[in-house]
Amino acid sequence: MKLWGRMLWALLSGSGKRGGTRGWASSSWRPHLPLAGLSATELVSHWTAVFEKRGIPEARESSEYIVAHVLGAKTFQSLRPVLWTQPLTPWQLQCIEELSSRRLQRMPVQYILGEWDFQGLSLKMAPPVFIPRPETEELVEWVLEEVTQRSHVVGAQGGPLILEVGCGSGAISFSLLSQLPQSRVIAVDKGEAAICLTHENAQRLQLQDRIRIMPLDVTLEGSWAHFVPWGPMDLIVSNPPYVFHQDMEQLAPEIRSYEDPAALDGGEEGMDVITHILALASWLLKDSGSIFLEVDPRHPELIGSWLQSRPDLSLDLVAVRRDFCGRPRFLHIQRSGPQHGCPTDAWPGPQPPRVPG
Ligand SMILES: C[S@@+](CC[C@H](N)C(=O)[O-])C[C@H]1O[C@@H](n2cnc3c(N)ncnc32)[C@H](O)[C@@H]1O
Repeated sequence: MKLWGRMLWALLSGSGKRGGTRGWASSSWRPHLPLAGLSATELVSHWTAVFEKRGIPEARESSEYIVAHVLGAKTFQSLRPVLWTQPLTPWQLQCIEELSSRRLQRMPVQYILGEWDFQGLSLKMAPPVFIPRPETEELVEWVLEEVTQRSHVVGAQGGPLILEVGCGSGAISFSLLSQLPQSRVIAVDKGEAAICLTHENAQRLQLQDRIRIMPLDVTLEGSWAHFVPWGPMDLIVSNPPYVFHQDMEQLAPEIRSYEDPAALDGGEEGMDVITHILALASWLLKDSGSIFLEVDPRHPELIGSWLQSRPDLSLDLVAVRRDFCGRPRFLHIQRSGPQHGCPTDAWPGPQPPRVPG
């Protein structure tokens, strides 16, 4: 899983890009070779060669995942060895061909398989909802470390009350819920498909009792009012849209053709949604509460300066972490000082500070 995930980061960084997307989206593949009688291993080799010839990134991993999926396993290596050499049935061959033709149209494997693992949880995946990336697992691990180390990050009911902004498939929220049994999560997203998928994944993982899923655009004026019934939050976590608008064109075809641009495009400096999250956080977080954000490597500096220009928010950038590629990608921001004139027992206080449009 890790390898494929790393590939996705490469895709997000633009490597593997070959021109525009039009040709892929409309192309279809019909094999001319008789495939009857081939084994799983031979099928993997066949489709790997086809993918390589057509310039599909991670050709072998793609074909292994597809063949394994049709044979009922998550990875090719986890297939029972007897299945590696046994001839496939015509139905299996047809399924593999159908799924492989989608890969030839540059559909990400996660959408082709319809599910993907994140932090050991199997989540349903469906376009155009953002596919969780492996670096986001590092963000989750950092949050878990902080909660475990700082015993004061505990809500009234014995576990932290967490807000996730931009939940997508719910990957971050469900990882936290499953590893922090006392926690409760409010998950918001402005995308209807994301909200539906988070609901489906909540049922799939049987975590629906500790999560409240709300459709919400946090950039809209008055969005803070939706949180009034909940009281101050212990933590806010988000993997927001943070791609600089001018970088959107350079994203790999897999991303550009299938994932919701609203999940990625953060505006001119990738900060459009981030600044609203920070303004909201200043109002929603309890004293010493934390925000954990995944960002672009240019953001630690930009966000640090932005926070200094907004002392009214009482937020400090307290730590920056690097991802597995060594890039500064995760931020821990903490609320200093009391909430905006609103002690906990009188919450909510005045309206949150505004972000200039
Ligand atoms: C990069 S994706 C992250 C999804 C998920 N948290 C993950 O890590 O896999 C960003 C998510 O933020 C949502 N989003 C974008 N703008 C938003 C806004 N203004 N308010 C709420 N959600 C927003 C998108 O719909 C998308 O699901």
